Amino acid sequence: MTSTPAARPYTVGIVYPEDEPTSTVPHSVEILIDVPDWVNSMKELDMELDDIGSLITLTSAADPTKFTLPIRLPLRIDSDSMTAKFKKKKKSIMASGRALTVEQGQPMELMEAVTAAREEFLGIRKPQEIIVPPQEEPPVPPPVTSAQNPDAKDLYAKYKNTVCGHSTNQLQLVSPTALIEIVQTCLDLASHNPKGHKPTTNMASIMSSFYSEAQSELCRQLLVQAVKYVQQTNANDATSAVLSGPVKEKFIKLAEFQMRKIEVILEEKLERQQALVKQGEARERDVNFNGGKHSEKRSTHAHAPVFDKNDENSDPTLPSQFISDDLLLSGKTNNGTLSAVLLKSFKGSEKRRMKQLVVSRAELTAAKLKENDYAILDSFVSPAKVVELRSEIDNLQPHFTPSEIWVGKGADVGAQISVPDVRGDKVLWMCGGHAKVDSTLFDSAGVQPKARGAIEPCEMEVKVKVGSKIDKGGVRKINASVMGKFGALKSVLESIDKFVFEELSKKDERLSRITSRSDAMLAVYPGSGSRFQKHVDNTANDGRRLTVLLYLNLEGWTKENGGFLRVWGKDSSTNGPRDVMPLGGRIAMFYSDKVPHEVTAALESRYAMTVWYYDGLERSEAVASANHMESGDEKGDMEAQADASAFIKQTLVGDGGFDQSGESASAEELRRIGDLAGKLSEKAIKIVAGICGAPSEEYFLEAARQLTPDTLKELRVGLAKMGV
Ligand SMILES: O=C(O)CCC(=O)C(=O)O
Ligand SMILES: [Fe+2]
Repeated sequence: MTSTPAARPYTVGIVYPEDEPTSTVPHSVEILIDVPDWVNSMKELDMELDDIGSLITLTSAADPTKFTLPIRLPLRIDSDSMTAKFKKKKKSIMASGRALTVEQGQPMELMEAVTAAREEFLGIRKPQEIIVPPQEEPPVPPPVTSAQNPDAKDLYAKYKNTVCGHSTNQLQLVSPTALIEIVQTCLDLASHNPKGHKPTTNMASIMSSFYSEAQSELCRQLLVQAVKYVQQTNANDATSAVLSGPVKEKFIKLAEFQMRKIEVILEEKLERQQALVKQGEARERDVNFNGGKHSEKRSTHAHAPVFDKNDENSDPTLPSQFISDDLLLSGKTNNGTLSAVLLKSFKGSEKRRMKQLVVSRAELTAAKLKENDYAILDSFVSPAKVVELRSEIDNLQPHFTPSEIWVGKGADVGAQISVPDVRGDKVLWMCGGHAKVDSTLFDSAGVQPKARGAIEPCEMEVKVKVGSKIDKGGVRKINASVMGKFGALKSVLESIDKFVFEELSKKDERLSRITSRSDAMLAVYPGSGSRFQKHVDNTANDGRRLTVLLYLNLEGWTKENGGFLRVWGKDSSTNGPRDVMPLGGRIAMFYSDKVPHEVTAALESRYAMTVWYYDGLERSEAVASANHMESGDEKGDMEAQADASAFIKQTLVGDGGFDQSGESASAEELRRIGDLAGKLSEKAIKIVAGICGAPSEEYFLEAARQLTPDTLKELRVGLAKMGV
């Protein structure tokens, strides 16, 4: 056998999808091998290919938690030497699917190359977060005129190219200061009417959608000026041609909406400040369950709510007061369910009729939301669609995992653990199907599906488990047809997105800055009394503004099955909370940052899909602050939280094989707990001590070292009271 050459021409590199220049998610790795340069015999090539095959198997299949991604291996082989055997071998070794793409890189040894690509991949696979630099607001500049500001034209031209013509949602990503400049310049140019610079429809919507919290007064003034300017324009004058008739009306409507929006935002800011003061006081008073930005740091699937343990209404035995018929809206139409109508394209007069129908249902929904902070919309999808959705979810069943909540004293002292008594559902996140590209930036702890618009489980491990096969070459391959296409989920999500983005967000000021949505959370409460205690979804300004739930229970759900959504809307101060049955096809929606709700004990398996819609500004700020926290010292905090969670899980709530009652804890067991506590970092000790209610870190450590069966029992009883 001839010896193989020292340096083999392997080329490995990474390329990001071309159509998404901002994406940091690569989609495949290619390893290119210039075969004819160094392969001297068929046998040698065979051996080489086998080596590569085993390497890929090793890295991809043997340890799925490390590197589960299949690698594409296009072998660059001269067509002359491409014998049938080569072709067969090549076919058997090629695995398609998501991994990393390649560009020409420096030649390196295959092992090194794969390792480097793998490391890069693992690094990149961390939850994606966009970096929005903290925006410093300069002092309010006095309005300028084009005479004073000779750069106004340039500025307009610059922004015209970057901003105009895009959806106004993108404006959320432009700094408020820049937006103010745009509006000022546009107004200025418009009022001077220089040739070729007129406020177009796009400019009209820009003017009416911009906002800067720090400069809200200036925004309001500019809007007033803009409305005045538009009102003065005359249909006969050339400048106003673009602003005549319906465009003019639309602009005025939008601007007025925006002015109202600014008022709402200012009111909310005030409310938030007051709530923060209250929260601070409450934190002083007692140990509490708390939501925080911590889940944000680990995964953008933020879902750690605040619990109010002292609230009497959280009593699961509270008698049901069902939602009255006048609060229920219907999604049924002569042309099928609202979901179907939203997705179908109609023609001519029918198109207008259907549009009107959708608009009027959206108006009713928005009115209920405004009135009570929640709205219930029945038959959004048909019973047949529910059956279809359930069958798509069926083969994912084994991969649902117990949900976790944030437990602790406050946003800084606590840990994320599963506490079935507080929250008993199991969840599975589905990525993809986003109508808006920025959703993929804002969300997804996992990797978005390769095909645009497709839906897949977010976790690579789940994808591998439900959708992969080992092919003849020993390569694990994710196969969409094995995994299922999730077509019903995709279409239903699309219709909900349409309803929220295109209709509701235009009819309710509190939803007007909705720019993206979370991935979809599938949840099952497995019966036997599982529930989710009273909570508010977004208490940490994580950006979630609207919670939309679609219930996926088959026909025949009865009151006896329990599992009601109990909502405390605005009307609850007089009527108490309302109970909503989780009927298949029904949608329940409420403001994520306002409405306390719970799931009462479910005695049968209870299914739902939840999506959260983000307020663009609040979400950008949350993501920016999560990124900020990720760095330096804060990274240590995350590790400490993970260690603290692990310690509590292992020793106190029973994942570590310890006797849970504490009654019969052996000396050996007590010593092990003491040892484990002793190994915790200072930060982790602080967290655990906080959760256990120890007066100080030293006290906790000392107590842990001198644990007796009685003190251990006491500790566990204490934690049990907190629901742990
Ligand atoms: O399933 C429901 O009705 C509500 C679930 C819930 O509150 C949540 O997941 O935050
Ligand atoms: Fe919730």
